[in-house]
Order: sequence, then structure tokens, then C-alpha cells
Amino acid sequence: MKVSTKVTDMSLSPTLTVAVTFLFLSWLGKTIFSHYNDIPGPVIARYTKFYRVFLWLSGKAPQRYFALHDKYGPVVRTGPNHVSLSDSKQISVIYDAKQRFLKSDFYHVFRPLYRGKPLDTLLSMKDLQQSRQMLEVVKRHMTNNIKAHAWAMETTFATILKRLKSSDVVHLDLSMWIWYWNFDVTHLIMCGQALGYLAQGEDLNRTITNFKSIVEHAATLGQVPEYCKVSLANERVMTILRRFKSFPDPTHAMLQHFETLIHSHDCRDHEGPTSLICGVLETYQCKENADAHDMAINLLVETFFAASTETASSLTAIFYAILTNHETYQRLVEIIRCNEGKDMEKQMRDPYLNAVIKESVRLYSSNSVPLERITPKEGFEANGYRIPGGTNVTIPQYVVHRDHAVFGEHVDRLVPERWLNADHKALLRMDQTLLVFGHGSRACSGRELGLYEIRFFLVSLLREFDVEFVRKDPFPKIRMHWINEFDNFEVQIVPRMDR
Ligand code: HEM
Repeated sequence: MKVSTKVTDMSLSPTLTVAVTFLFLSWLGKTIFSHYNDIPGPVIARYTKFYRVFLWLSGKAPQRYFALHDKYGPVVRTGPNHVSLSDSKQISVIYDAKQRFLKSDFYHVFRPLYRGKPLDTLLSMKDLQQSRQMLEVVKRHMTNNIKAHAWAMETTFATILKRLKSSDVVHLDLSMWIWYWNFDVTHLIMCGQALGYLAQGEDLNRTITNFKSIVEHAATLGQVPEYCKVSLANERVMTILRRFKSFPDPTHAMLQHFETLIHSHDCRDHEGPTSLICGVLETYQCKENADAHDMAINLLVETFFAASTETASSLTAIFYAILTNHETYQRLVEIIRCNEGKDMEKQMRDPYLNAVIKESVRLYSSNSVPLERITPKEGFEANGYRIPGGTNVTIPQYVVHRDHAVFGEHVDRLVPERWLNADHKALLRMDQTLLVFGHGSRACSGRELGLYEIRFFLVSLLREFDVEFVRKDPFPKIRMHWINEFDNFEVQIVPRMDR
């Protein structure tokens, strides 16, 4: 027995040794003779993509990218085949209209697991034609005629007004209430009924809290998307995790919600003139066909999250910007109150209001995630460096939004006037560099709807109330994982004094 064991050990170890040595040498060879070696960056980034995981875990990834560009220049190697660019001239190259640079696998974290397989969503889809067909439905039934949704904004905002008028001074978490409003208004626009967050005044089933928590982790996982297969995109793993009550899985809950709605929704009997769900039911005839059903679910869930969470996050960031900058807040409030007699559309077109919005999202854009793309097989040239085909390239919003050459002085400060005083050419360049809604063929299709909701909320609240942070010293801190998260957004809201 003893002899035979020894023989087996002896015969296995050389094979194993040769295999490990071979793997090690081929990895070393690839690393030493890599086409990326002349691109500057931290040494560790050459060897492992976990360097990017480390960047994201900090909650300060955008600032870290900024520091990397400050140190290494406009082209930085951030992983074995990952490159970050900070020159705004590259924006139209990477995010070109013909989509030569496809979306990276980072977007796999957006694919919800449905009936055991991940759904390729509007955000993750690489096929431009397929995404255009789906977007057509969203445009036709939701984003083309924005003014038709004003009733939904008024109806839902009335619930907030009722709550604010219930006493002289109201203390609340404004960020949370903005999220309630966006969940309710988006669902009302899409399906003709609000979800009830505002009416209940609470985070129903902790969906919003869970959503924020899961995206925080998803952004980090997206840096090593191959691990999706053994986590978010694995039915067995997810079934086990869902057994733990504390495990956040808001997408699963929303999939079930929309599944029920698809079967029960009656297009002849709901509030409002238009609704996305009726358009989806008509387009996909999904009550009978399983594939069409999956497309319909996919479109509804993705649009719901894209529309509600992005707008809520941006609106929170705008309040953060103005509540931490007293002069801007004062001027904005004066202008909104001076415009009070005009109709709402005119009030929302006010140049200062729109400058404040742009400037706030420039500083605190809702996605701190870089919008990653893969270079086409012929590669391309960027700022004197040859970037090979198949490279994961990105232009971080946080970095280009702080480019002095584009935005002028004091790029770290809130200066809405920069948008009002710039000449035509400078303004065009600033607009083209603002990546808040993405750029090119895959830019946000709900941009105008999102902006309309933001303007509506700002005007409606500040016209009637004074708002200030309860905690001012220090102001709440921001964590940038994916969407910005604030550690405490408690504000005091009082009816304006001059009434
Ligand atoms: C202020 C609010 C919003 C912000 C900041 C925002 C931001 C973005 C960004 C940055 C992208 C591009 C992602 C990329 O290139 O990888 C995107 C895509 C998208 N957004 Fe928005 N969004 C907002 C509101 C909305 C609304 C209201 C809708 C409603 C329908 C919407 C629907 C979409 C869709 C469908 C896409 C995917 C487009 C495609 O890939 O072709 N968004 N959004």
C-alpha cells in the first residue's frame, strides 16, 4: 500500500509542476511582452484586474481615477487590458454614433435573472439594432411626449405637499422622499398607477434601500464581470441567498410585480392619457407568447429602474449642491419665486435654474461608474498611445467634468454662472463634455423626461418652502460607488416666510 501511494505521488507532482510552471511562464510572458506596457499606470494594474476592484471598494473610485490621471497623464492603464482616458476629445471617438466601440461586460451586472437565465437589458445589450427596436417602444409610449406626463407629476407632488403642510416645520430625509416620488411618478407614467411610497410615507418592502445596497456591490462586481456567473447570474446561488431575509434583491421583487401586472393590466381602465405598459402589451402580444413575455418584462423592469433611480439620484445631488452653497440656493429661490406668476413651462425654462441643474450634475453626476466600451479589433490611437483591439476603455465622468481646459476655473466649485457667461463655442464644448446622460449611439433616451421631472420638482418645492440641512457642520458626506449615496440627508422644511 505504502509503495503504491508513493508511486502515485511521484507521478502526479511532475505533471502538476510542469502545468503550474507553464501557466506561470505564459502569464509572465504575456505580462512582460504585453502591447500595453508603454501605457503608464500603477505597476499592480499590469498584473491583475483586482486593482480596479480595490479602487471601487473604497467608495471613492471617481476621485481615485482623477488622481491617477493627475499623476500619469491623459492615458492610464488601470488593468491588464484596461485603459482610462481623460481627454474630452476622445468622447466622440469612444461613444461614436455607429457604435464601433461595443459596451463592455461590466453591463452584465444589470442583467436580472428571470426564469433561471439573465435577461439582456436595454443597458447591457450589445446589438444596436435590437436595442433600437426596444427603445422605439419606450420612445413612442413614454419619452416622446413628455408634457403629457405633467398630470402624473402634479398628482404625486400633491401628496408631498399635503405632508409638508401638515405642520409648521417638517423634518424629513429629503433624499428618501425624492426616491419615493420618483418610484411613484415613474410607475404612474408607465402603468397608470402609483406604487404608494408617498401615500405610505415609507420605503415599501425596503425596495429602495435594497436597491441602493445591491448596486453598491454590483458596481464592484462589474469590474470582474466573469464572476457574475457564480453570483448575480447564477440561479442556484441566488435561490440560496434569497432565503436570507436580509439579502437585498429588489430586481427579483420588481420582476414578480411586472409579471403580475402583465397578466392583470387592463388598458381600458387606468389613470392618464398614455402608458408604456399598454404599448408593450400591444407590441409584444405577450399574454400568449413566452419569448415576447420575456421581452416585455425586460423592457418594463429596465425602464422602471433606469428612469426612477437615475432621476432620483440626480435630483438628490442637485439638492446636495444647492444646500451646501448658500449663495446659489438664495439666488435660485429668489428667481423661482419671482417667476411664480408665469406658467409652469416658462418657469422651468429659466436660464439660471437650468444652469444650476447642469452645474450640480457636472460636480455630482448620478453615475460615478465609467461608461466602459471595448475597442474594435483594429484598435485606435489616443494621445500618442496605440490602444490594441479588445481593450476595455473608459472616460470617467468625474475626471472630464473637472477639465480646466473645458470648464474654466474653480472646477471643484459650484459656479452656475459658467454656463451663463460662456460664449457659444465654449458652451458647445462644455455641453459635449458633460457625460451625465452618456454620449452618442447609446446615450440616455429618457434625458428630456428626467430633466423635466427635475425642473418640476425643484420649482414646485422651492416656490413654497425654505429648505436647509439639519446637520451643517459638517455637511453630509458623499460615497461614490455607483449612484451617489449620502450618509444623512435630513432637512428642515418650512413654508416661506414672505407669504
Ligand atoms: C436625470 C436622469 C437620468 C440620468 C442621469 C440618466 C443617465 C443615463 C446614462 C449615463 C445612460 C448611458 C449609459 C451608458 O452609456 O452606458 C443612460 C441610458 C439609458 N437611460 Fe437614462 N438617465 C436618466 C433618466 C432616464 C429616464 C427618465 C429614462 C426613461 C425612459 C431613461 C432611460 C434610459 C435608457 C432606456 C437607457 C439605455 C439607452 C441605450 O443603451 O441605448 N433614463 N441613462
